Amino acid sequence: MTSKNKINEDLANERRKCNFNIEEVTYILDGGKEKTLQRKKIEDVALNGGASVDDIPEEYLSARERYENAIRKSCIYTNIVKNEVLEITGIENYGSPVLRRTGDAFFKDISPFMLHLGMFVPSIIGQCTAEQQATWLPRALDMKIIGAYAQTELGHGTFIRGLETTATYDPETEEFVLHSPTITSYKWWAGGLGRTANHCTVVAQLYTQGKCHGTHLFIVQIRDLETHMPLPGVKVGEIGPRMGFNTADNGFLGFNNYRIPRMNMMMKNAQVLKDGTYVKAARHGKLTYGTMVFVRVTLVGEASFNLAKAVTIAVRYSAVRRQSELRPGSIEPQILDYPTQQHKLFICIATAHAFQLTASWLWNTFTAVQAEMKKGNVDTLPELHALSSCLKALSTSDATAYIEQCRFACGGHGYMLSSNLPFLYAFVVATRTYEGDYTVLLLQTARFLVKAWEQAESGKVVTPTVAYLNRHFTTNGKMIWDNSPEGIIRVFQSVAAGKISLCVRSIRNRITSGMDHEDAWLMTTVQLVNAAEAHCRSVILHTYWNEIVRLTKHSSDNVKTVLNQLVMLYLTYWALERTGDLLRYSTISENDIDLLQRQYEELLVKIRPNAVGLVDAFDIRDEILQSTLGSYDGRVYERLMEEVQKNPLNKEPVDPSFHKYLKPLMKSKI
Ligand SMILES: CCCCCCCC/C=C\CCCCCCCCCCCCC/C=C/C(=O)SCCNC(=O)CCNC(=O)[C@H](O)C(C)(C)COP(=O)(O)OP(=O)(O)OC[C@H]1O[C@@H](n2cnc3c(N)ncnc32)[C@H](O)[C@@H]1OP(=O)(O)O
Ligand SMILES: Cc1cc2nc3c(=O)[nH]c(=O)nc-3n(C[C@H](O)[C@H](O)[C@H](O)COP(=O)(O)OP(=O)(O)OC[C@H]3O[C@@H](n4cnc5c(N)ncnc54)[C@H](O)[C@@H]3O)c2cc1C
Repeated sequence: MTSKNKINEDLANERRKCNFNIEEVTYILDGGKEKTLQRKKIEDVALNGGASVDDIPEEYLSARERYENAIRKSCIYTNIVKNEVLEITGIENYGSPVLRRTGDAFFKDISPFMLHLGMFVPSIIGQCTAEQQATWLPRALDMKIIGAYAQTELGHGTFIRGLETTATYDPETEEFVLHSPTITSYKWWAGGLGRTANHCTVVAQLYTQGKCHGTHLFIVQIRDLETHMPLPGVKVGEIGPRMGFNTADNGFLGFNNYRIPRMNMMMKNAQVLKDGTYVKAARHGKLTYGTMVFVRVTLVGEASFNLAKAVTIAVRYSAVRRQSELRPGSIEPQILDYPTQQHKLFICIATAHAFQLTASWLWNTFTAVQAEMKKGNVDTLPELHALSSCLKALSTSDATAYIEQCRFACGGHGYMLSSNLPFLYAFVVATRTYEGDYTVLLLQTARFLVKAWEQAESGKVVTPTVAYLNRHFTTNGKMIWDNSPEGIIRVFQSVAAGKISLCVRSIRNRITSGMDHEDAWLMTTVQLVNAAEAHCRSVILHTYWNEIVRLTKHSSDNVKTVLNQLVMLYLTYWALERTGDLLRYSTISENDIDLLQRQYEELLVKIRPNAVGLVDAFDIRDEILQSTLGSYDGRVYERLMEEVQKNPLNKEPVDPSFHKYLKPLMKSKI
């Protein structure tokens, strides 16, 4: 519980109805009791001072005030983390998602330090040699230098090979010369770059001994550490107002023959020797893309967390809000009692669980692949790239859609910035684009799937996440429909296999009829995106189900029941969403679909009494939710009224514009 206020009676009733142990579910979602306790300890220390409270809500501030306020709060939070939190938890918790999430109590939008912590520091860890790390990492961790990640340019974001910034090695001075040869080569978008960062990771085309070796990463100082003035040869600034991310000072950056020392090239995967000789670590061509893979992996958890916030707000509000009447003269029902409202919201709870458990599983896969790569084995990297690409794409896309659904579920009040739902939406919708656009990433996964299909076709055993392709070649006809969780998952895997198979057939047919491979691929990309989406859906369904079975083995009966109801809701929801595919690739009948629909509606009824308990189990503190509609105590109307008092427009009874404009207009004659 995070509020000392009297609890709204409807919410209190909901909590009395809840029949499972909420803490047990929190432990499962956090990854164990120890982790929950650690998280709570961090939150207690970091939020003790109530530093999040702004006298004037940040949405009323001008662009400059907002930025300054965000820097002020970032410094407060950084000091708390440095001096208090890490003292208790140890430096190894520096990059923990708990710290990132606790930070949300300080910002409705985003901290200008986010990219320093989310990409600059990870790029040093992932792309620098041990010697380089010793130079840069302590300073970056201690915030002695503040960095950004400047990869995207005005002209290119997706196509990294098309970036135009050049880094040309000069053996005479043992320096790289950074240059922006065109307008389109200007770096564009990097968070924290515009006003905050004094350093950044720059991705540039490396030239040495007259030859281009493709994109590489460099650490570049862009501002003086004392005066914060841009250094000579550097042009830097803020790109302007955006849909969200308005406190992240996304920036532009150009170089005019700007020199940096040779050792500022991040040299873990390739080196330029003093004489200019290029030496490539011959392991995998795409290791310089590693920071993006890391962030894609973390974004699945981000999608879950932000959706959990949105649905916590929407479910609590729906328990407090009463509207309409079911029968003439009867008491107005809580809107949560409408099955259509449950249909909007319970899938959001289930999806947040699905993504959280998938995120943990993906993180474990990521660390296992990292460990293999340390030993020199890069064989598992393509599968990780395919998985992280499609899971990033789908989780951010679904989270975006469901956060908007949560906002719709809150009616007019959901449109208020003070509900926090518009901020959440604006923040999460960007995740569908950045770190790899949705379509582009699914097409990366599709490349992997087509290759896996060809391997399975030739009788080779393929990796576990596509093992269903081996089954595809040993079974004849449509998959037998079976309403069990395992049965539904098998059918979804058959849908994926069928769609990949169709893609392969289309590509081959097009090639047979005279197209070259590139055009045949291009013409098939609509289907390929669809196939990759189906594959990813099957991975999420499979992982969610497996993890729930594994994690609830020793749970109490009621926890087992409610978590099973949620995972069944998820499976049934997606089966109903995809009836066209199921009819095409399985033996499902119309009668089976009717049964599924009934099963889905019965699940809504079963989950209803535990809905508030389920969102309480996300255990997101009021300070982090920052919502007038979603607080633990349910004082929705009181909070909306309190917010009105903070509105600067209400400071004076008559606005000066009345005398300046309105009155003259009213007095003027037609
Ligand atoms: C003490 C102080 C304390 C402070 C306290 C504060 C507390 C805070 C605490 C903690 C903080 C923690 C922070 C956590 C943060 C979590 C949130 C993070 C938010 C971050 C916000 C990010 C904002 C946005 C950033 C960005 O967007 S950066 C730019 C990203 N850009 C992209 O993603 C570009 C997308 N494009 C591509 O990835 C590629 O160009 C491509 C589309 C993949 C194509 O590349 P190309 O080279 O052309 O390859 P292809 O020819 O298509 O393929 C060739 C081949 O390569 C394979 N491939 C491709 N990519 C990869 C890869 N990455 N890995 C492996 N393999 C790859 C591909 O599959 C092909 O293989 P085959 O030939 O075999 O098929
Ligand atoms: C809020 C925000 C923060 C960001 N922060 C950073 C940052 O810190 N550092 C940084 O370097 N960058 C950052 N970016 C940039 C981001 O990484 C790029 O915007 C993103 O990778 C998409 O690239 P693009 O803008 O070039 O889109 P484009 O590639 O131009 O995409 C436009 C459209 O074309 C389609 N398309 C493009 N290529 C293909 C293809 N091959 N096949 C099919 N369709 C295609 C896309 O699907 C999309 O529909 C940020 C962006 C945003 C919005």
